[in-house]
Amino acid sequence: MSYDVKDISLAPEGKKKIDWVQRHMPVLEHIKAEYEKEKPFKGIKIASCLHLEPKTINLGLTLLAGGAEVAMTGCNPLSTQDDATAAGATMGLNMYGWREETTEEYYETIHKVLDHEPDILIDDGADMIFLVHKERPELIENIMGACEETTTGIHRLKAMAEDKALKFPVIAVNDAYTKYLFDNRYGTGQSTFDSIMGSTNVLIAGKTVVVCGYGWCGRGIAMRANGLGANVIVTEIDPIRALEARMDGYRVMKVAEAVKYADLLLTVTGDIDVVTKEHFKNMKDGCILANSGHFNVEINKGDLMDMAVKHEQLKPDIEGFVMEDGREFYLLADGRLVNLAGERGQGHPAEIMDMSFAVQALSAKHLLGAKLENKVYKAPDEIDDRVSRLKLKAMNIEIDELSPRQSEYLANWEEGT
Ligand SMILES: NC(=O)c1ccc[n+]([C@@H]2O[C@H](COP(=O)([O-])OP(=O)(O)OC[C@H]3O[C@@H](n4cnc5c(N)ncnc54)[C@H](O)[C@@H]3O)[C@@H](O)[C@H]2O)c1
Ligand SMILES: N[C@@H](CCSC[C@H]1O[C@@H](n2cnc3c(=O)[nH]cnc32)[C@H](O)[C@@H]1O)C(=O)O
Repeated sequence: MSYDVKDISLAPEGKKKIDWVQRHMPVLEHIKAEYEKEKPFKGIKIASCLHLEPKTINLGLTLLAGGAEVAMTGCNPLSTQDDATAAGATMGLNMYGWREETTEEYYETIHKVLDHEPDILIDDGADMIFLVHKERPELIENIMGACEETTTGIHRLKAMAEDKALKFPVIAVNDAYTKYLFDNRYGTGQSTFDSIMGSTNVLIAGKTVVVCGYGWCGRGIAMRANGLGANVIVTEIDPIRALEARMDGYRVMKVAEAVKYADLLLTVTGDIDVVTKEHFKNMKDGCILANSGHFNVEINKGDLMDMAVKHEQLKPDIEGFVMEDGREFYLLADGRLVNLAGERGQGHPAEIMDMSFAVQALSAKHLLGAKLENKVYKAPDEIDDRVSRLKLKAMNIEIDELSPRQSEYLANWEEGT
């Protein structure tokens, strides 16, 4: 086994965290037990580039139980939990990465997992897939395909496929219902506030929370902000989503107007320059800024730096920017996704990643036999069906089945009033 982690002596602490999340990941545990018997990945090498924390290590252990050689690295320089990687390295996983990597180190560790010459890639944000295409094209011939975890990664890969630049098939794990309806919505909703409240220790009730982007993540964040007693304002560029936000009960306006009221402003668009100089000019004094979208480009930190007469590191992940007129804004976690890169960011709850990673484990197996073109495919419906049924079973929830009469009725176009 090969590893390059911060401190291998942290393994016992990491092992306890892994044991804990395993108790809350029944679907993945079920698949792990099945893979243990079937060994579908015997002789297969899998490289992953995912947030390295206990739940992700549990995905690695599931693939390992299935007979794979597994090499793992992180998909964000700030989200790795060093005790979890140490534990993973002692449990049979090739492990590379540590918290607070430089950009150079981040790409070096991706190269290290690629040195294992993988057959299957599991990526989050598509950095590893791009690196293979740009710098390690000799590996492409051996690669059966990849699974991509997140919305922005899929947008980028679809653009690549359209340009005929994608050289192996990709399964869009994010687009499975059992992923985005739960992970992006309830996962991001909870973990974003978990991290912000943990590091700032401020009250949410009574505050005005501005949510930029009313996609699946934005909906989850707005819902939780509302539940915590905040006044929620949504900003959008899509008229349908803006209408939905309005009818869900929130105020909707341009971001240039919303910043005047924001006590806490959260971006979840996957876009660039959502909040920039023109917005900081009118922003409410004391506004806390955080991002839960893909990259640290949604809130333009460069503009904040340019405008600030004073920049102070107030806490490990809270930076203060004092404007000429005395107003001060606070940026969390360097504008990187706060639910994972924040000082207190633990990522999504285990019960949520249980489903996302079950889809990953089943999609990786799907790549084994499937004859696919170099395109982006939605995860097969059977995977969604299986994961949702296993989850309901684990939650002791039973649902009804269609009777033959009902099936016939629903399929019949002739029967009317
Ligand atoms: N933090 C996490 O753990 C986590 C989890 C899942 C997804 N993500 C990431 O979060 C981002 C959002 O994911 P999603 O699944 O909600 O995507 P989505 O496509 O469902 O939603 C994004 C929304 O942002 C809107 N938007 C785009 N540009 C905008 C702008 N300039 N101003 C206002 N609104 C704008 C779009 O119209 C869309 O409604 C992606 O980058 C995704 O990769 C993060
Ligand atoms: N490389 C990008 C990745 C985007 S992260 C967004 C993805 O993180 C995933 N995620 C959220 N919480 C966790 C977690 O606790 N463990 C592993 N992955 C997580 C989630 O499925 C989502 O699609 C970046 O760092 O900006």
